[in-house]
Amino acid sequence: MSTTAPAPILRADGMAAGYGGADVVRGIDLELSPGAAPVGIVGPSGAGKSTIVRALVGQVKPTQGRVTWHGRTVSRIGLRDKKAFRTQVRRVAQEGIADVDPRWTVDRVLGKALSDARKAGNASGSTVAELLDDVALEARFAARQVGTLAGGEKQRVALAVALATRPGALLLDEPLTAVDPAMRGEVVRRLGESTAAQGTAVLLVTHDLELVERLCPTVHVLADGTFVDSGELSAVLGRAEHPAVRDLAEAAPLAVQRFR
Ligand SMILES: Nc1ncnc2c1ncn2[C@@H]1O[C@H](COP(=O)(O)OP(=O)(O)OP(=O)(O)O)[C@@H](O)[C@H]1O
Repeated sequence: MSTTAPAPILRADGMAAGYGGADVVRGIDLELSPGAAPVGIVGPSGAGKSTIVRALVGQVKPTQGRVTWHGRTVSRIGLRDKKAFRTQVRRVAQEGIADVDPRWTVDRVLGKALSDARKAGNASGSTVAELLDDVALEARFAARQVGTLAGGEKQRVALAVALATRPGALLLDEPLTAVDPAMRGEVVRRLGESTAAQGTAVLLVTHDLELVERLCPTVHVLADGTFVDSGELSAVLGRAEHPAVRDLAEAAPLAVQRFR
């Protein structure tokens, strides 16, 4: 009996990318496939983690190699298909929902996300209440105006907006920095459940090793623009082959003690 792995939704092959003609990352190979386990990227500040995410969503054009969405080169996706790409490949960044009118209620924001998804033929079939539950926000938050939310609550609403479209790929760039550590674990647990149920491929960029340990069976360590080690977090930290991995381990001694 042979099993065929599902084709990747989003893929980087030998990708180099940067700004103003200078590459920040190079030789990046990455695959996000439906139903596959979440993948993490960790590494020092300025290593290029967000640049990889920007290249994956087409904000930064690769200078070498390719980024493809269902086999199509992302930088060449025409206007007609841009909308589908944006609903199916969702990036959630640290800023949360910075572009939303602060007077809108959470109910209105999530209701609009659900109706936009329905129009795009990509509805998650969820309700506002279910989306709130997916990010561990109580039902009473539906009535709150976005401008009155705390930073961590805004970040969770941003995640819920992304989940509304049942994305094929969810790219999380430090999505929970403002959520307190105790709650962060619960949000990640629920997020892991709902993305696994929907078959959504998840990429998590973070400095938080505990978050990676909870969500991602595979992690890439990025240093000086390339992946210097990849694998299970405990194995990567255990062998600490590269100086950047040793720095990571030193910066998070308590977490690392738990992993060893
Ligand atoms: N728009 C830009 N123009 C020029 N250089 C940029 C731009 N955005 C980022 N850079 C530079 O690219 C490098 C990588 O930045 P990037 O944000 O990808 O790093 P990162 O690993 O995500 O860092 P952090 O963990 O601090 O968020 C940095 O040296 C940064 O200064």
